[in-house]
Amino acid sequence: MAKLLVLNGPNLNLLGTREPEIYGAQTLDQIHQHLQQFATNQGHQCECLQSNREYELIERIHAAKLDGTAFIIINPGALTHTSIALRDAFTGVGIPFIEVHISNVHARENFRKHSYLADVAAGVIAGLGSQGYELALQAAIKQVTGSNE
Ligand SMILES: O=C1C[C@@](O)(C(=O)O)C[C@@H](O)[C@@H]1O
Repeated sequence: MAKLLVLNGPNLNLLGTREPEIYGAQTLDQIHQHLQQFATNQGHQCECLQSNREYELIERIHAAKLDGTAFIIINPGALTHTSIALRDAFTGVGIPFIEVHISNVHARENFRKHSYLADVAAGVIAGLGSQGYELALQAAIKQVTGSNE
């Protein structure tokens, strides 16, 4: 059994009502429930956390080093484009992670094209809607266990 962690950053608690033409109609609760079911079905544990506070995400990443988390999936929201501190948290703990974006950040405003995390991530998924989280989880399970059943 692998311990997996899904983190969502600022404003992603608004999914479902936030610019649905860009971010879709699914709520974050629905996405989290689906991911937890997906992980459980394969015998793994998946914790999901959303926070609008940068420090809370950083503290959870630090704690992940101590609680045996094998892999992190993160949609950092706008912190993607601003947060050296989040990048340093990941390089500090050395836990592999995948960066997920619901929208195709490369087809939007210029300021969304740069990520402070992408070059230290195991991979990046953008533009595939909420399915991106599931694909990331599938890849994480494969990397951690060597199988995706
Ligand atoms: O909050 C978000 C959501 C986002 O990370 C996405 O999932 O497409 C893209 C970011 O640019 C934006 O600030």
